[in-house]
Amino acid sequence: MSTHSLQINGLVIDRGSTRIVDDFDLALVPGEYCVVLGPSGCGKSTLLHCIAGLLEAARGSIAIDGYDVTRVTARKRDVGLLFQHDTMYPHLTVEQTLQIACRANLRRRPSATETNQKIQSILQTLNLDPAWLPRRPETLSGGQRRRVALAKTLIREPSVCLLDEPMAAIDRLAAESLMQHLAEVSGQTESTTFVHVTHDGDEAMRLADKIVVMSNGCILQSGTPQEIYQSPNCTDVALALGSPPCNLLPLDEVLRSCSQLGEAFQSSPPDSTNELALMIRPEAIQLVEPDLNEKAMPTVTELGMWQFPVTLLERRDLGGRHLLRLQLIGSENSPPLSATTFQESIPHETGTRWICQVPVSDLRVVAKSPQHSTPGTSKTCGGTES
Ligand SMILES: Nc1ncnc2c1ncn2[C@@H]1O[C@H](COP(=O)(O)OP(=O)(O)OP(=O)(O)O)[C@@H](O)[C@H]1O
Repeated sequence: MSTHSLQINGLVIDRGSTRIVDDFDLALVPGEYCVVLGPSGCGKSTLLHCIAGLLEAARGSIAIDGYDVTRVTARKRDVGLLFQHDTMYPHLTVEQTLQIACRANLRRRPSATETNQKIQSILQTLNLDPAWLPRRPETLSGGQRRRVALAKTLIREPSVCLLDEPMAAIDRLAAESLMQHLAEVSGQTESTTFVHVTHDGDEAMRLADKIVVMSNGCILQSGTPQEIYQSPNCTDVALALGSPPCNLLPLDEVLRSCSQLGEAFQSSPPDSTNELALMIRPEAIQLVEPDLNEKAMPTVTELGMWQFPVTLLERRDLGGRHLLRLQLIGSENSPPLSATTFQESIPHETGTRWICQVPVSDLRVVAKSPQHSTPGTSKTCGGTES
C-alpha cells in the first residue's frame, strides 16, 4: 500500500489537439502542503481539474490514498476543489451550503449535531462571521464569498484539497489572515493533503512544504521553498520566487570583467557560459563605501566577497528598508541591479559611485530557461497547436 495520499505519474492532459500538461509527476504524503507555482496559462487549473476528475487524462495515472482513480468519476474521488471562480449555490444560505458540503464527506457522514459542531469549528478556524450563516451569496462581497467557498471545501475533510488561487479577490489584510489560517489548518490536520495553485511566489514561500514550479504545462523544478529559492535550476524558476525579483546577469560578461570570480566558484563554470546567468538575490547586495576616486575595479576579496563599482541610480524607502537600483560600472549593457537593504547609511544623492559586495557563496549560476520546451511528444507543451 502506498504511503502517499496523492501520487501522480506521467500525467498528460490534452484539450483537443493541444497539449496543456505534459509528463507531470507528483508524490505527496498525508498532511503535506504543496504549492504549484507558475505564470498565467501554464496549466495549473487544468491540472487541478484533472486531479478532481473533471477532465480526463490522456496518459499517466492519479492515485489517492493508494487507489488508482485515473478512471474514477469526480463524485467518487475523495477530493475537495476550490474553483478559481467559485460556484456557490445562489438559492442556498451560507449555513445550508456548509451543511451540504459537510455531509458530502466520503469517509464518514456526520450526524446533524456533528455537522453543526463542524460548522462552528470551521467558522472559528477561518475567522468567519457567524452572522453570515443565514445570508445568501448575492448578499456577500466577492472576498467574503471566497472565504465561505474555502470553508465549504475544507469542511468536507477530503483526503486531497485542491485550492485554485484561494487568495484571488481578497484584500491584502484578509489574504494575510487567511494565509495564517490555512497554515494553521494544514498544520493541525494530518489527514488532508493540499495542492494550492498560484502565480504568487510569496504565497508559495509562506505556505508550502513543497513547491512545484511549472511552465508551459511542464515541471521545471520541485523541492522545498528553501531549495527552490536558494538553488533554482533555471532563470524562470529563479524569477518565480522573491520580491523584488532576483537579478540575472549574463555570466560571460561578468566573468570577462572579473576573471577572479570564475576561480572563486567552487566548481568551475561550464564552458558555454553564454547559456548561463549569474543570479544575485537583492538582499545579498551590500553597499560598502563610496568609490571616491572612481578607480575601483571588480575583484574578489580574501574574505570571499565579490566587490564591484556601481552608480546609484535610485533609492526608495520601503518603510524600514530601502530598495536601490544600481548600474554596474563597466557592464552598461547589463540591466540595473535591484538591491534591498536595511543599512541606515544609504546616500540620498543618485548618480554617485559606490563599491558594492556580494558573498561569493550567495551567487548562483543558473541555466537560461528555454523559451518553450517541447518535451518529447509530437505536440508542443503549453497551449500551442501541434
Ligand atoms: N476549455 C478549454 N479549451 C481549450 N483550451 C483551454 C480550455 N481551458 C483552458 N485552456 C487553455 O489551457 C491552457 C492552460 O489554462 P489553465 O487555465 O489551466 O492555466 P492556469 O495556469 O490555471 O492560468 P491562470 O493562472 O490564468 O488561471 C491555456 O493556454 C488555456 O488557454
